[in-house]
Amino acid sequence: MGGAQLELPSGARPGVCVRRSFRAHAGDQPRRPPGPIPVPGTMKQESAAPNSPPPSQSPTPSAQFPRKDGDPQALWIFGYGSLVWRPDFAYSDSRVGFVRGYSRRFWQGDTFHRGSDKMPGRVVTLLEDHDGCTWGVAYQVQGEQVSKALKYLNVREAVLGGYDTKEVTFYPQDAPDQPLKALAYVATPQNPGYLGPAPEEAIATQILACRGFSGHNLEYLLRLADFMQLCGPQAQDEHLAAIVDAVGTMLPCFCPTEQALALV
Ligand SMILES: N[C@@H](CCC(=O)N[C@@H](CS)C(=O)NCC(=O)O)C(=O)O
Repeated sequence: MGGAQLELPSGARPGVCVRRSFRAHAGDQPRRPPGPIPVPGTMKQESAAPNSPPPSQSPTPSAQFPRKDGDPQALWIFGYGSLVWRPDFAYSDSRVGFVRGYSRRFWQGDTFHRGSDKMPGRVVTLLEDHDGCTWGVAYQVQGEQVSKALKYLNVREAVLGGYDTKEVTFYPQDAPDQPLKALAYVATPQNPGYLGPAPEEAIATQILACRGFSGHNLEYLLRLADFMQLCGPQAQDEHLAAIVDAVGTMLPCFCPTEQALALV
C-alpha cells in the first residue's frame, strides 16, 4: 500500500520535539525507501476529493492568521491524520513538523469516511497533553485557495467528521525555531461522534472491522503509520505504534485460510 510521498529535507536538524519515552520496536526503525521521494510541498496541488459531497456552507474558522505582512488571505492548515496523506485541496507550500502540547489519539468515531452508522470506524483527534508532541504536515493556502480549502474542509472535517477548528503553533522540522500559527481540526469530547479512550487492542479490532465511503479504516491507520515512519526516529507515536502492533497480531485471525479460500 503506497504511503505518503515524502522527502524529508536533507540535512534537516532533527525536530526538538522528542517523546519523553517510547518503546523500542524492533521493526519500527524508519524504512527509508530507496531514492529521493518528492517533499509534500513539491507534490502536485490536489483538487477536491471526487467523493466529497458539494460544499454546503461557508466555513467560519475560529481565527484567521494573517501572514507576517498582514495579508489575511494566507493561512497554514495543520494535518495530523488523513490530511497528511490526502489533503485534497490546493495549497502553495507544505512543511513536515510538529505541534507541542497535544497527543494524537484514535478516539473519534467516524460513520462516513472510514465507518458506518452500524460500525463506526476510528480516526484521530488531538488530546491536550502538556508533554505531548504530534507530528504532521502544515499546508499554506493563499489567496483564493483559502476560502476553497476552508469550504472543502468544513464539509469533510466539520459537517461529516464532527471536528472543530483550533489555533495551534506548528514547528517546522527544518526550522523549529521559526514556529507558525496554524489552523487544526480537532474532535472534542463534546461532539456526538466522540468515542474516547479504549484499549489499543480494542481500537485495532474496530479498525480491522470497519470501512466507509473513503475506504477501509485499516488504510487510514497504515497510511498514517507510513507517514510517521518517514518522519524519522525523532518522531514517535506510542499510541499509533501500539495499535499497528495489535493489528499485526490480529491480522492472521482476519485473513481467510487456504481452506476458506478454496471454497470461493
Ligand atoms: N483533522 C485530522 C484528522 C482528519 C481526518 O482524518 N478526518 C476524517 C474525517 S472523519 C477524514 O477526512 N477522513 C478522510 C479519509 O479517511 O480519507 C487531520 O488533520 O488529519
